[in-house]
Amino acid sequence: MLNKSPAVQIGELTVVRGRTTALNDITLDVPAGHIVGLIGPSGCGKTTLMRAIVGVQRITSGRITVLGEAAGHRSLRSQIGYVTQAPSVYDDLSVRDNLRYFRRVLGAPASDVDRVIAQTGLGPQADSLAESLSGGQRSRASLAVALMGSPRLLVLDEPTVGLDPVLHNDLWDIFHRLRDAGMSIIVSSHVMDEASRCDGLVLLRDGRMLASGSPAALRERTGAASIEEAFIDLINEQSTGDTR
Ligand SMILES: Nc1ncnc2c1ncn2[C@@H]1O[C@H](COP(=O)(O)OP(=O)(O)OP(=O)(O)O)[C@@H](O)[C@H]1O
Repeated sequence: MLNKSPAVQIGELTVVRGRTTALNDITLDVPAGHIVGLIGPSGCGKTTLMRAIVGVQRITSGRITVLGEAAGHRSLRSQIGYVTQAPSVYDDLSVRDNLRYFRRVLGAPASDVDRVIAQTGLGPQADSLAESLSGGQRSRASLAVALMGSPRLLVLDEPTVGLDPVLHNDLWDIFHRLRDAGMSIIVSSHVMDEASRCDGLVLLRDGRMLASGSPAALRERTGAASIEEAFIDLINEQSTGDTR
């Protein structure tokens, strides 16, 4: 683990979108084989940071290296699985037919269809139309598409939004299994209780990185009992610093 180079290295990244500085001077490493959570309120820049890592966001300045290549390099296309907040499966196709379609588009092996169905526990729904899936099953179907071709890095934009606690748990079990199999995962959330399930956290606010580190280290640094409290302490720390 110690000799592994980081999955993602970001240096002094700034992204201006319209009149907003969506990301302001972000520097961070995402260790390989970890789940790193991007945590912060709506509009803090989580999606913009994920888009920049995936290589679909024009950046204003700074550097992003993903799996040893500059973000957006064509060799990365097959190595990154990206799940956006928008639905990514066709309602009028079954789960299996969706996966057959995407595996052709992505040039993945035919055996990937069964593999990703098993990895996401979608066996019982494999022949159901996507339109009949529940919210949790739909999230797993989007994840299944992203797992086609065995990517080394998964980028998941708020994958658990709207899911009840049981489905939420199921999805996190899948993320942990994928991580244990060696995958690097970046996952965004504005729900603090997800934070404790991550190996590393990046706390964002108004496009700035407030802090990063393991959940335990962040709690320790602030002396807070929960990540939510630590986040509030860090915001207060920053505000005090700003007015000094
Ligand atoms: N297409 C766009 N044009 C201009 N500004 C944008 C655009 N998309 C996002 N922004 C702005 O960039 C900032 C960061 O947005 P971003 O979508 O990255 O936040 P987020 O943390 O992912 O929010 P959410 O949790 O609501 O998805 C916000 O102030 C937003 O208004």
